[in-house]
Amino acid sequence: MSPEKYPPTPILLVDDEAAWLRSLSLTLREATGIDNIIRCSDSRQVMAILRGTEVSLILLDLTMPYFSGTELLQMIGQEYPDIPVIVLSGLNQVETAVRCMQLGAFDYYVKTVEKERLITGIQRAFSMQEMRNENRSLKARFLDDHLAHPDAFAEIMTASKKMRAVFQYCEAVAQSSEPILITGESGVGKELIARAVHRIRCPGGPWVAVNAAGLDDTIFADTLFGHARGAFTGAERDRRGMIEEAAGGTLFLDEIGDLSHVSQVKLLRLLQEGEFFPIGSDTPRKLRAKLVFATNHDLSGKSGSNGFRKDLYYRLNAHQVQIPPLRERFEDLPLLIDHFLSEAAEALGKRSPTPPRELATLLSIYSFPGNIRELRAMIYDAVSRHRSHVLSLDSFKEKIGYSTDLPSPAPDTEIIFPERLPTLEEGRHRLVMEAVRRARGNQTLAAAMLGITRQALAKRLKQFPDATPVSPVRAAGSGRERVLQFFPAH
Ligand SMILES: Nc1ncnc2c1ncn2[C@@H]1O[C@H](COP(=O)(O)OP(=O)(O)OP(=O)(O)O)[C@@H](O)[C@H]1O
Repeated sequence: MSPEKYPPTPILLVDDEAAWLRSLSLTLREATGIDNIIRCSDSRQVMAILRGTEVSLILLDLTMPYFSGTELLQMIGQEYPDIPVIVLSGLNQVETAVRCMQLGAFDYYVKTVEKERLITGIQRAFSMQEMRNENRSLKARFLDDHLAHPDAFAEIMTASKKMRAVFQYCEAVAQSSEPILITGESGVGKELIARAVHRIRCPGGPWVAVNAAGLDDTIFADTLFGHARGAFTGAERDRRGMIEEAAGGTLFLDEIGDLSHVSQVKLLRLLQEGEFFPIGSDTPRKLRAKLVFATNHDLSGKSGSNGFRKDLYYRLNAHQVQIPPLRERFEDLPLLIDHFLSEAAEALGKRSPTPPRELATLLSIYSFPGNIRELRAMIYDAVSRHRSHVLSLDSFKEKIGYSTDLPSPAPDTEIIFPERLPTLEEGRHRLVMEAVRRARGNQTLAAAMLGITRQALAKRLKQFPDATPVSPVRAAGSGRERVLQFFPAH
């Protein structure tokens, strides 16, 4: 596959001196890898070019025959106000610079400026442009609640509004040249989201995934950057690193929070310079892959002497996609249960069993520290054990530590009472309502939690037709530890 051009939308250089245009193109190519350039030495052509081609940035000379730079700046500002224009002038005059900025120029440089400053200005214009596009795209998506690439998310089962917002954000940032950082607890589906971003951004390109956990510095560098023949004992031939393997596609770097300091520095350099050296080679290679990172650590919290470098964190964090844990989107349970039941039945060569009606409700009292991966494993286990037509709840109850033999809180469970103790009747009322709330209205399950029959629960509920708000219950740590609070009703 031919390497993609950078930036994907060309930049337009306008100057009446063809020699200057050539030398500027060369500088840009060498210093930044920008090779998607349109050169224009006739100021009369500029508006026609803009009508026919989308451009990401214009570098504009001021003194030209036919139309001057300031005239063009006004015309561009009127017709294409979103395209940033950087003025490059031979004149070092404050008034001219001020006039250009008033006319909407993004920046102003004299032609003798050091190339580093010009390049920083260009990069700022790109970032600004990306932010604008992202903003616009997010607004449009949130307003019409529409997904432009629903197929990209096909393998992710969800009915959750929070996940829908995650999908929309992914669509908005997928085309950005900045890296994407996906965060969330272990097993929430970070890799699935990374693949979806890849399908949106470079569907035909390679997908290369590297798990950074446990890689020492040398193996990390060798894996990512590759090596030249003779770089170390045993390096008998050149070997391309994963960054090159992913050119034109996506490099997914998982467990990024586990990187050592030395590896973090190498990664930072790659992000800052957009190029790297294979071990033992002094020829730089361009980074031509989209970078997507994932971690289940809070990298901002890890920043500091023993944790994650702040500068790297800010580079990675340009677009952060935070995936909510399963316990914050239990509305996904029915879909996920069905999905994994069919998947498990197929993998194990069995008929897909019917899930009991109470399964989703039962599971929604558990906090799922291992998230969807844990749910998947539970269902695989239950399917492998099951014999009859309807799946038994027993293996699930065992896994989540739910037992009808122990309906009351464990002896070490702390119960916080208000200053005025609830009466026995009030306390009973609260417990009943809390069980119904946790069981999401499923009376069989609520009755089992309370250690009474369904009929007894129904009778009690009839006594409390005007249900008062249920007492808040904090789940602490795993699904089993709980702190019950009896607050006054009002
Ligand atoms: N919404 C979903 N629909 C279907 N399967 C899912 C969903 N979310 C996660 N899974 C499945 O759950 C498992 C864990 O997902 P994944 O590996 O993407 O999680 P992760 O967040 O990257 O985990 P880790 O942090 O441990 O690397 C995989 O088998 C994945 O296919």
